Amino acid sequence: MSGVIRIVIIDDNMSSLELLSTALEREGLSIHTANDPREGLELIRSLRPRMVITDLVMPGMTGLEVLRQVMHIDPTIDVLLMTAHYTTETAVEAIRNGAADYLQKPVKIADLRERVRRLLEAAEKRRIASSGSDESGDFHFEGLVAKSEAMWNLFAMVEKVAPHFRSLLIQGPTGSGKDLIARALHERSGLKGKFVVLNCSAVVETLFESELFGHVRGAFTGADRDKTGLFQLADGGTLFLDEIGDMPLNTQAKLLRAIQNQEVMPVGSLHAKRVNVRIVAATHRNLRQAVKEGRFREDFYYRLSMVELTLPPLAARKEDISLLSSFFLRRFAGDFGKKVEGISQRALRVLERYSWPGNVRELEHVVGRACMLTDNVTIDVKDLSENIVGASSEALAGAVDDPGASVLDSQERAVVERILRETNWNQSEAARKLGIGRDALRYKMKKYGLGSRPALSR
Ligand SMILES: Nc1ncnc2c1ncn2[C@@H]1O[C@H](COP(=O)(O)OP(=O)(O)OP(=O)(O)O)[C@@H](O)[C@H]1O
Repeated sequence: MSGVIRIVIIDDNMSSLELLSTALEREGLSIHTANDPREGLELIRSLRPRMVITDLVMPGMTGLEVLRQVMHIDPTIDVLLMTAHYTTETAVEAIRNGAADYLQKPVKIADLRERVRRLLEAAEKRRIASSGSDESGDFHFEGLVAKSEAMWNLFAMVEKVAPHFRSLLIQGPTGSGKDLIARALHERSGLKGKFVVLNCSAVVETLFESELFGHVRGAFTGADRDKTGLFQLADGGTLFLDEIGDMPLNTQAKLLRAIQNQEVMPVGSLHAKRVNVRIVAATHRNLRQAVKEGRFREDFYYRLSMVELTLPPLAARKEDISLLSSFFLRRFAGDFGKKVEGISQRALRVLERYSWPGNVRELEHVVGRACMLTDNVTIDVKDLSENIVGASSEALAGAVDDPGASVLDSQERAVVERILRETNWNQSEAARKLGIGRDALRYKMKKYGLGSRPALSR
């Protein structure tokens, strides 16, 4: 990390201030303290620290007000709140309002050090990603690789919410990495229990309840022994419900009750069992639309979407393509025992022009196939399938027709327009799906002349 990193700690309790600043003292960090929130804000304005750690309940101003003001001064500053009155709901709410973390008092020093270390590391990666520089670095996060600012913003959110949330929804197009993000949330949560997966699109409607909650022997024809449900298997851990949009409405109602009460009733049993399970749900569908059409329960949707993470389509983060291609190439070269070391610039340009409807999974397959077929050390255009090369040159031809636009611009315009259409021109939702801020979206809309929703043609 470059330069000295400044941290401001605000707490009206002097001994707590001393304890925290001593705990965090290390080379490369410069710790500043204030026992009054107003004084703390002055320090923040003049020092522009990387991180602020503040107590929640203080005379004169609450930690939430400090957070609000810091977000106004500089939203890139990480703010950690500390409170003796911790609940997961207030933690999630604070994080949604911009907090980087919400720590329970008395703060465990080892945990604090670890959280601070991780947040500083994530901030550094975001800085490199947003500068768009070629600075080499470690672009891995729990099995995912990415260089784009949108993905590093997402990883930062995973880092922040992982220790706190109870239920969470991941949205994103097929093959964009939802499964990996769900696993990352579990890994970063520090939970000791298992990560258990249920793919809702693969379950027969009548067996849903028995899969989730288990059953007792004799509960129905064919139930010849007791069966433990996935909910119980995930006790103390995470239950990942993939393709949640495919879950039948009556199962949704039962699941919602189980989540709220943290207890399950196996099919055929009269005895409820206590469980402590976090839910991560994922979908590539527009659940809000499904709610409007009566295909998804509204109360269940609101419960799940208390925290919502959205994976941007690969075509909206072209800067990840070269990194992902090298990552997959190394893996496949190892698997196939072949000496393939890189991808030519020409082939990379082809990959960057393509629209990737199947997202990262499709890129993974394309690189795998090329690696299997090539006889050279470097993958070139001839090793890519014809449909990729063809579609990519059509995109190029389209861009050449419009000499004002570069190839990447025309691709980006298409993606932004598609997402705006999918979200019914709701800018907040479109910005979230694209993984960019609303100002950045407005800038792109202006740049590409996507001023407003086109009039409906008759
Ligand atoms: N950022 C990434 N870095 C490395 N590999 C990735 C990344 N994103 C996705 N992948 C790989 O791409 C493939 C698809 O990812 P994943 O299964 O997580 O997508 P998904 O969004 O859950 O897909 P679906 O909607 O079909 O369930 C996997 O093989 C995964 O390992």
